[in-house]
Amino acid sequence: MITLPKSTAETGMLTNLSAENTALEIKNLDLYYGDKQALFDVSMKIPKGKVTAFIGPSGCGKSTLLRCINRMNDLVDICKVDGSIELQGINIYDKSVDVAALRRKVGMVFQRPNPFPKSIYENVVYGLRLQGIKDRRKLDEAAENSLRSAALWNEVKDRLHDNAFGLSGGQQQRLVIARAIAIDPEVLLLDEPTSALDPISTLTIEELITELKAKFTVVIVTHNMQQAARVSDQTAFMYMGKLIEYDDTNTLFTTPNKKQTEDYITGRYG
Ligand SMILES: Nc1ncnc2c1ncn2[C@@H]1O[C@H](COP(=O)(O)OP(=O)(O)OP(=O)(O)O)[C@@H](O)[C@H]1O
Repeated sequence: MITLPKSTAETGMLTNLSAENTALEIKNLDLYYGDKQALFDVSMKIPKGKVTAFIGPSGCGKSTLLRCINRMNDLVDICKVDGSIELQGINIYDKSVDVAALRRKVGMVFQRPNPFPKSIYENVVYGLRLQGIKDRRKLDEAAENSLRSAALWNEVKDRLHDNAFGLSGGQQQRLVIARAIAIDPEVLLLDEPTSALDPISTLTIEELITELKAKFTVVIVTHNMQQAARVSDQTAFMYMGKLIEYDDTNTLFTTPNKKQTEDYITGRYG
């Protein structure tokens, strides 16, 4: 368990995080969709083994920033990125970086569960099969471990070979999380992972997120401030493409440094 130095909480931007405790360092990131700038000079350090939440009003750039972390924005032709994001000391935007390898280290789960039209088992071992793993015992072990870590094993262990589409929305989302963690990433990006789910499934996923940080660094985008307060250790508040404030979740929600943050968390806008 990492204990953040007290001074980091006082700066309001967590700048004092040591290299050893930093999973990702975003430096002076600007992003443009064509002529329109969507991120402005974002710099932040994301701690290892913690849950970091991005919050802010619709269109402020939360998902855009999240998608930069595994270069999903590369898929948008008009998108251009300046600045850097370091993962394990390497700038993921460096020309030499293999994007497929990066995405194995930085897994992503989207708003709507997107299982493949395959069995539950084949969904979970999909990434391992892509890596060429054929040993049945290894695949079985990985499937069980990942489904256990995603809090789904008990519900599906007797129907692993049924089609994944037969699962409920909440179960499908946990299956997608199992698929993402089966290949043992460093970082797990969650883009509004519960916004399509009912309250009970949401609670199950929130409990799961809290457990996942024992093994992974988790970054979550959420519209829901209560959810950020419940699941995250650090929260970043964004507004109009800028990182306004980034601090321990408790501090940000109880004694924010900036008026804009205070106005947002007290519901004055957004
Ligand atoms: N593919 C794209 N092409 C052009 N503009 C885009 C694209 N994706 C996002 N944008 C614009 O970038 C800005 C930030 O969008 P983004 O989706 O990152 O915000 P957000 O904070 O995640 O919003 P929401 O909470 O509504 O999902 C918005 O003005 C949006 O219209």
